[in-house]
Amino acid sequence: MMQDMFEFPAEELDHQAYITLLIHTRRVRAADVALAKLLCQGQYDAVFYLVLLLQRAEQSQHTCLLLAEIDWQNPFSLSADDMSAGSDTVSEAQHLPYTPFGNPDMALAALNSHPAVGEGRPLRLFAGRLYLGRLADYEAYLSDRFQQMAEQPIQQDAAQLSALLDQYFPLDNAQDVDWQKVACAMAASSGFCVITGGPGTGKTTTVTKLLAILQSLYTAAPLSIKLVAPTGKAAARLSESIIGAKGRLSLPPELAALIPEQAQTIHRLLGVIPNTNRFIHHQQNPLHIDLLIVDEASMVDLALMNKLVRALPSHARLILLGDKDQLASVDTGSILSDLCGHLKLGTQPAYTMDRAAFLNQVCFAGRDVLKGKASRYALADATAFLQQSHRFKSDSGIGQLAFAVNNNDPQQLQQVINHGYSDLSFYGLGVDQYNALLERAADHYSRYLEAIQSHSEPEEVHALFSQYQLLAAVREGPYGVAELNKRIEQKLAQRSLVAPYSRFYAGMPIMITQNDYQLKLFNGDIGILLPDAQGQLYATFIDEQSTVRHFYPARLPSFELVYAMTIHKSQGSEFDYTALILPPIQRAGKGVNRQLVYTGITRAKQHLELNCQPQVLQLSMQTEAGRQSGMAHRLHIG
Ligand SMILES: Nc1ncnc2c1ncn2[C@@H]1O[C@H](COP(=O)(O)OP(=O)(O)OP(=O)(O)O)[C@@H](O)[C@H]1O
Repeated sequence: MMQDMFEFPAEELDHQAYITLLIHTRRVRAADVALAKLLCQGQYDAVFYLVLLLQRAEQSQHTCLLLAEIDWQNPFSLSADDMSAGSDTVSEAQHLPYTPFGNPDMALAALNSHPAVGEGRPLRLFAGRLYLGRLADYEAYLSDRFQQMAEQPIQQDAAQLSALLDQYFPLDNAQDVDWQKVACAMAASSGFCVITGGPGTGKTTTVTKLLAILQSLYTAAPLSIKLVAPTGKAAARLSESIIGAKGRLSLPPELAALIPEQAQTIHRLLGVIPNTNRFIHHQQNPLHIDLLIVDEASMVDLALMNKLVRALPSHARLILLGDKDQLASVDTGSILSDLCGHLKLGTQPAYTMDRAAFLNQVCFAGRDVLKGKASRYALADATAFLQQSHRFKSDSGIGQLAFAVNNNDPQQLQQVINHGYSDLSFYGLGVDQYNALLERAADHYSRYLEAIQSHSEPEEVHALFSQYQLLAAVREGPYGVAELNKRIEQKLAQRSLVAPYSRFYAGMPIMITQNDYQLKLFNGDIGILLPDAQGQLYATFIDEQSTVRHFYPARLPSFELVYAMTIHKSQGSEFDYTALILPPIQRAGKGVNRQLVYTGITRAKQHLELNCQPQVLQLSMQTEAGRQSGMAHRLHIG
């Protein structure tokens, strides 16, 4: 009876014609239509169109379709041009924009009574959100498991913990609250913890101190600890940072030996089964570990996080590290920003009364430093937010620029631009400036190419290459990676540094774009083609254990040139000198947003060169790349 309300009288809409229009205007794919038809048993009802919208949302990496966010007047965002393109097929009489279903309440009622929707069925409904079943399961599992882990009782001697915290974080009366100490106390006393913070806020330093404290607490039976990151580059960086932080702590050798230094990729930890998308470790064959630390957690998609967490034994603890403001994962989900999205710069997470009392006891000798409050967020007591950057001092333009962009503060942005910081350079996008950018790129790249010509070792060549990177916000057009790559290659050829006249050439830098589990080469891995003594070319890669690996070029999975790379692909990497190019205003679509530009800026360690129109920087800062999910709702953020 209810459902009848949502069927369209035949004279109102020619469904076939409408669907053809949606396919023709690339709003949906034929495969989306096939699935929607299957789930709705050939009925063109409201649910049919909602399934099309759901698949559109999933293709934009949303975990679900939030019914309240649908533009009910024009759900597929058809423009007048789109409609005229389809005027042969869609009758003029049909009003524009056409809405095939009424409003959120009607849609909800239709979904509630639909046979494809519900537990154990292909579609799920949760808190006004429509999901594909698989993604709803991942999200529900993770939110439950995070909560369970956070609530897991940890047996600990508070006095001993407090003494160790004071040893690693001596009380400094000049400082208000040492949030690194709080983060460490929290992670030491919890089965689950998220430590978020911008670049250089001390996430790795804090975790290294945490590991020293934990291993001191459990000397009788030291914890089995693993460090992972989503990409080889990020894992290599984590290893480097942990080694650096350990060195600065001057730990006794027996304690230092209990703190792992080598991080690995999540795929390596789980053990890829060649030619499948399955792993050796899973719920039935869990990992043998007590504590897992995941760095760059913002890059981990929902499916991979689900596989990782399922492979943890029931007693294991989990710590997620990352910058909540960076770009979300390439695939579906936005776990870190879902868990930390409520945290605002300049404020701190609100801990519950009991938790605040405990933290005051172990960190501040019982002084009433942290104020507790009633919280509806299940992970309130498991979240730490580090905000003070120790890498970027107050005279660093990179840090100031990152802060202004992240805070969407146009005044501060202007001040940064006017100030003239030595670690920042700004250029426009005029023809001469564009050409000068290419020349600068060629100057930088000439260093590693000259090293190849003088037969330097692969390690040195890779190190020189990775000092500089040109990052682009988009792929296509003159400001996109494809064109930039071609033009830089031409410049280098003009300087006789490369001879790009065949498919492979000495010095050619490549980035793998497809996982190859057999060769253990993964999306994002960077290689350089180098000749051996006989002149035979090999693609050389340096893995996260700093081992050089050689491959015959013909065996490589798909790859692309990488003189320029997209900001998306640069996540998890850092470069001494980063050049960033944003397209001009008429080409800066929805893709250029705050998270993207912030991620690009924060890849720079020593110098950032920004090539863009000032108004594009302002526009991107105002545009937020939100992803829809129900994770925060499941965790009851209220
Ligand atoms: N409390 C502190 N006081 C002084 N220096 C610190 C402190 N914490 C960290 N640092 C220094 O700041 C730098 C960055 O620290 P760390 O690598 O731990 O940050 P991070 O948040 O892990 O950085 P990223 O994730 O961006 O690599 C290091 O040189 C470290 O020694």
